[in-house]
Amino acid sequence: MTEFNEKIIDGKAFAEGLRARIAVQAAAFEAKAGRKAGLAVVLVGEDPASQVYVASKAKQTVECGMESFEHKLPADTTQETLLALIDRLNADDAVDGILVQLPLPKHLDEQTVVERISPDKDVDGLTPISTGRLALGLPGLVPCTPLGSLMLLKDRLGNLSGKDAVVIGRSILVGKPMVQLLLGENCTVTVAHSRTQNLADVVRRADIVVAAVGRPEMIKGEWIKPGATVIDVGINRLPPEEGKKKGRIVGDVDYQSAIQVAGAITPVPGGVGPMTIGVLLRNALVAAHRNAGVELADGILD
Ligand SMILES: NC(=O)C1=CN([C@@H]2O[C@H](COP(=O)(O)OP(=O)(O)OC[C@H]3O[C@@H](n4cnc5c(N)ncnc54)[C@H](OP(=O)(O)O)[C@@H]3O)[C@@H](O)[C@H]2O)C=CC1
Ligand SMILES: Nc1nc(=O)c2c([nH]1)NC[C@@H]1CN(c3ccc(C(=O)N[C@@H](CCC(=O)O)C(=O)O)cc3)C=[N+]21
Repeated sequence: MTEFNEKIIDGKAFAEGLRARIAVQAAAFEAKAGRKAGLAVVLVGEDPASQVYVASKAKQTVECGMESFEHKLPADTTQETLLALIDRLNADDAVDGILVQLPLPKHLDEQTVVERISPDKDVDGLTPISTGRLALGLPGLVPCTPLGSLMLLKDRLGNLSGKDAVVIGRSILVGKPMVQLLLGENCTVTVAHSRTQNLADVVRRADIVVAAVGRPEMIKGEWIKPGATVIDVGINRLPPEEGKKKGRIVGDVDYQSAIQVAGAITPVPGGVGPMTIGVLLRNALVAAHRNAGVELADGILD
């Protein structure tokens, strides 16, 4: 058991609350639309971490009163077969959201596959239409991990206007959309990446640090400005210790040193990860309302 510490941002608890609100709206949707909202998840290959992630998504989808469609395809699936599946899901009225688990096996072209998803069903917010709308500041489906991270930040800090934020990582899935969301909240945003020089100095300026690097415990406590809020997106599995089958999961931030200086920090596990799934269900339900022409009160799932 982790000890209670007011510095810890409990993403798991926040996500439970979000899912409870989703369940209420999902039931209301079913009553109005005469069908459940539906989420399809496509997994190509047997990456064990992804399999766990897909299984917990399916379970939580059903618990929230939505329908889950799982499509597990072998690692040697051709591009043609995968695109044909996406076409079928695009045309299926029972499916409101489509998530293709990334990364795909090397022989598949990720960009082409993602672009094939109907923007109306793009619950991951990865199509050019969704990314374009986000960049333009227009409403649309926003990638789950950055939106979940923003929800935690606003819950903890309130208004983010004028704060110095540093995002470490510039991926399409996490870093770039996170930058857009923080800009939308009027933060002063710095983006760091693998070519950034003096990363420690860049991080030290920030009131808000979002780490999405994929390097276990890389961001050290002594890099962090005292009192800063730290969002650790990283999910890294360490090699197993002696006699253990599986290694521990750690973030991109060195939690033990960072919690000494930070004002608030998300743990791994139990921080951003559960929020990603919560927002995925939220996005699926938002898409369902739009696809079925059923109204959803503004802000009710934020
Ligand atoms: N909690 C959750 O729900 C989720 C967690 N994740 C986790 O978040 C992490 C990041 O994921 P993702 O964005 O997809 O990863 P990517 O590998 O796509 O991107 C990593 C980014 O980090 C940058 N980077 C790599 N090394 C360094 C370094 N030494 N110093 C500074 N920047 C560096 C890269 O820079 P460059 O662009 O120059 O290569 C790149 O922009 C992973 O641990 C992943 O497992 C991901 C999705 C959801
Ligand atoms: N198209 C696409 N969209 C994604 O959003 C996406 C993806 N592909 N590929 C892989 C990454 C990774 N990811 C996670 C989501 C939740 C947890 C999660 O719930 N983690 C829990 C449990 C961790 C554990 O102990 O296994 C936690 O952090 O507490 C983890 C990882 C989404 N991703």
